This record gives sequence, C-alpha cells and structure tokens, in this order.
Amino acid sequence: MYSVQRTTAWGGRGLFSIANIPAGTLLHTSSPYASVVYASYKKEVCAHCFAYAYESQKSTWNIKTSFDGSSSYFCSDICKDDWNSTDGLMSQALAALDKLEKTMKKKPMIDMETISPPEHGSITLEEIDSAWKRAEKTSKRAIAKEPLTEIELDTARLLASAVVRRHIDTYPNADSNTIPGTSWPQFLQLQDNELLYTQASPYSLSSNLRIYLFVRNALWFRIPVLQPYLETSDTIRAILARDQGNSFGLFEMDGESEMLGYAIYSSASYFNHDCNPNVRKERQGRSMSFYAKRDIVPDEELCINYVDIEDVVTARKALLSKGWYFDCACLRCHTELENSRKLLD
Ligand SMILES: C[S@@+](CC[C@H](N)C(=O)[O-])C[C@H]1O[C@@H](n2cnc3c(N)ncnc32)[C@H](O)[C@@H]1O
Repeated sequence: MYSVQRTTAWGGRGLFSIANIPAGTLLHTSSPYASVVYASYKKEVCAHCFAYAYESQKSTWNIKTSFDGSSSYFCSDICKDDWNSTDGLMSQALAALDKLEKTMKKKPMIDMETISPPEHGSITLEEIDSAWKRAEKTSKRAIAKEPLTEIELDTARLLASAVVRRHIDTYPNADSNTIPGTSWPQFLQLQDNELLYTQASPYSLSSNLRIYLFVRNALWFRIPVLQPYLETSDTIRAILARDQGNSFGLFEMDGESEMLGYAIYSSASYFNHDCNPNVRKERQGRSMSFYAKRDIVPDEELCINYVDIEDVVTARKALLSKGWYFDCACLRCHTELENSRKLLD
C-alpha cells in the first residue's frame, strides 16, 4: 500500500503517499462500479473490457449476447461469459431500456413542469428534494413528455448497470464476481455533487428526473428483482449525484482521441487534479491503473490531471470550472497566476 486518504489543505479529501515511491510504480488498480459504452459505439466496443474493434483491425465485434431483441457485443467469449455472470441481468436491463425507448409514445406522459421547481439562479436543496419527491409519487408507468436525448439514454444505461451491480453485491451468486473496493456503501462515500451541479446547470435537474422516470418504468415492470432499488428515487438520485464529477472517460487505448463511453471507478475517485500531476492513469481492459510519473516522497499528495496540462493556466482553469465546477487550488495554477499578475503590475 502506497497511500492513505486524508483531508487536503483546501478541505476536500485526497490521497497522500506514505512511502518513497519510485517513478513507474503501480500505485492502484480499480474496477468499475458502473459503466456505459455509448450507443453509437455499441458494436465496435466490447461491452465488458471496452476493447475497440478498430484497434484490432476490425470494423465491429461479432461475438454477442442477445435478450429480447437487444444485443451486446464482445471481443471474446471470456468477456461475454464475465458479462453473463450477472445472471443475464445486465442484458435484461439493457433490453428493458431499449424496449421502453421504442414504445415511449404509447405510455402515459408527465409534463415536467409539474415536477420541476422553477429554474431560477440558485436552487436550494429543499427545492431539489421536493422535485424528486414529486417525481417519485407519479405512476410507475409515467415517463416524461419530452423524449430522452442520446446522452440521456446513455446515462440511463449507466444507471441500469449501477443498479444491477448493487443487486449483485447484495445477493452474490456462485458465478458473479464481487469486486474489491466497489460495494454500494463505498460508492456512497464518493463526493456528492448534486447541489453544486444543479445550481451551476439548473437544466440538469429536469434532465435527471426524466432519466429517473424512464429507468424506473423500464426496469420496474420487466425486472421485478430490481424493484427494491427503484421503490424510492434514492438509489438513482445517489448514482446521478456521484456520476457527475467522479466518472472517468473511456478512451481508445492508442491515444485519447475518441471517448467511447464512461465509467465510475469508486476506489480511484479520490485522486484529485493537479496541473503538475505526479500520477498517470492507464486503462488496461476494464480496469484503470495508476502509476507514479516520477519519484514521490512520503506525504506528497497523489494527483492525476483531469484536463490537458499543456493548456495555459486560464484555459485549464476555465475547463475545470466548466466541466467540474471547481477553482483549481494547485500550486502550478497559483504560481502562474501570480506571475502573470506581477507582469501586469
Ligand atoms: C473525483 S473527486 C476527487 C476527490 C474529492 N476531493 C473528494 O473529496 O471526494 C473531484 C473533486 O475534487 C475536488 N478537486 C479535485 N482537484 C482539485 C483541485 N486541484 N483544486 C480544487 N478542488 C479539487 C473538486 O471538488 C472535484 O469536483
């Protein structure tokens, strides 16, 4: 073990080294709690290990598992078998979402204005709570009038994978793989960004409520074993609150050009950002591994970079503020801003 979790100087939690760590050391490997491959990449990206067919000189993967007219694609039988170790629940859940999407127009619909609070400047937690409670009280068959966008449908798939994971952790079977560091209580320890994100982007609340109604309707009637996680909005709301700000993009292995989907790696979510990071991340199949970029001494904070560190300070800060809603507290930003202020004086 190379690190402990501690409170940082600016107040959040972070990971700190407890040893002299030579450059290149593997610090941590994490498996995803929940993941989604974007629908547009469904046939080209292995649903289990996220391998991109293009990188194996193929246009699509042809090993698949099908349930109720909905298919998931894999790079190997091993990945397919691992995926099916969820009792086929993942396939059932994705099929349920696909089915509802196709039949949406025939279902009772809810006008979101009846459950969304006014989208004014600084929404309060009480207003957010009450919007969720109102959504919760609607019929289990209700869905929002406005159809889900592609991005919202991908979020719905991420939620389904997290709900299935929660169920498998609660009732493990002989074949299912329990993953260290990814239990539901550990997931709940992640930073909850709901209030901050809703205040910064009020539209996200009605979007989240729409996704919730859709997922609840799809899973409630078709997969009764998942009903305990959908009876109230708590589970879906908790996942959405942590998805925002804690997810990792899934990129191609060769380069970081295309984002193929995203995943929540609970145990890896305590690496803060630094514009002069001492840790680099590398995806190895389904896992995300973290390596020391340089020699690290005891007590140093272990940080990765969330944005491109080649950008200038103003661009980095703007991206972190727009994407993660925080003001970067790293030494490099502080020094570079001080230097530019001195130049202006
Ligand atoms: C993935 S979490 C990292 C763990 C988090 N600090 C916690 O306590 O759970 C990302 C959040 O950490 C905080 N954070 C990360 N890097 C930061 C930095 N350089 N300056 C200020 N806040 C940072 C922000 O609140 C950000 O949304």
